[in-house]
Amino acid sequence: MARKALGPATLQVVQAVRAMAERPIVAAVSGGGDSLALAFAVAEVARKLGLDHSAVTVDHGLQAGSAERARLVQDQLLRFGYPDVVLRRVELTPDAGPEADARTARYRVLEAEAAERNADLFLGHTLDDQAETVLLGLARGSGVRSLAGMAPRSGRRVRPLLGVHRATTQACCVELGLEVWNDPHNSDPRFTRSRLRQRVLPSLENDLGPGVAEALARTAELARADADLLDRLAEELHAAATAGPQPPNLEVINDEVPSANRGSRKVPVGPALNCPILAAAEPALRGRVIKRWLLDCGARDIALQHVRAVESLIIDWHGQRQVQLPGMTVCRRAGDLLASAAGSTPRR
Ligand SMILES: Nc1ncnc2c1ncn2[C@@H]1O[C@H](COP(=O)(O)OP(=O)(O)OP(=O)(O)O)[C@@H](O)[C@H]1O
Repeated sequence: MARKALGPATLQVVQAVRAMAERPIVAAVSGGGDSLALAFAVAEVARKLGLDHSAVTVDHGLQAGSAERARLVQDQLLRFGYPDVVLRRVELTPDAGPEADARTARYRVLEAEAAERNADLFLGHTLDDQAETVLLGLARGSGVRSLAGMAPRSGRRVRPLLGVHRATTQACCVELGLEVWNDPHNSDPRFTRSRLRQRVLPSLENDLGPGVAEALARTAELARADADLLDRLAEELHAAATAGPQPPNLEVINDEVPSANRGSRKVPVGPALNCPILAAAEPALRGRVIKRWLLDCGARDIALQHVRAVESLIIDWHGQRQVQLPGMTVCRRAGDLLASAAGSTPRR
């Protein structure tokens, strides 16, 4: 690509990438405007800093012409001066739920490429993606961690554009004359995120005034710091609450099977929790410890009501029976200890 002065939007993207470029970089490029702008900036910055860099495009073969599109992306990347552009075809079985499975398969391939090169994996999520993620978390009602959105850096994954608007990456592509692919999923109203993008956020901006996306992205930043602190404190509380002596095996009764088939038996217990220590702790930390403990004990699909039910054995115990949880896990109080066990197999 001929060297010429960069436009203002391109400069902004380059600066954002520069701020997070520390070691070899693998850019994940779908061919959409965000990741093409990212890819250009990565090439610019890596050249200046002398960092190894490469790009990976994953073709899921989900849409007609996807292979041709992937090659078009590859051509543009080679013009940016990438020494190495990897095209990966990741076939999905036709009956696999397309989006979620494509995403899991994609991250596996992208992470593996980055690991092989001992590189950071740069992703093109923007400030608007972050705002959408926070709103989705809020609507799910699952607490401060889900309001924390995506981290700018987590493991190998680096998201340098979380402070950059999508409008800027789009303007960057226009400045550079790039051929952008518009993913039809992004405007398909069957997907929640697309409805949020097309209708909810614009309507919020319209009704509440401009700056809602920035405010949501700021919420993510603040919530992440809070969530990190709470997780750290909960980790310490968990260590203290599981440090004591462990109880003998626990007699559990499986409430999930009809009483005629129901039996009870002694089964191995997970680490027990010390109730007085947890009762004296802050509720925010206690809830986190209980949730983590339940997951460690094999429970699945834990909701707030399950955490509350277990919590009542700690702070409001008056001899209740055990609590039964999803994943056949059972919790029971024995003196000062709260023990849990995988649910018993019913006797026939
Ligand atoms: N097919 C692909 N090949 C390579 N990279 C991709 C591909 N699709 C997405 N990416 C990378 O992931 C970033 C986010 O894209 P998108 O929001 O569509 O994906 P996602 O995987 O659903 O991410 P998330 O759910 O974390 O928001 C893109 O900017 C790009 O860096």
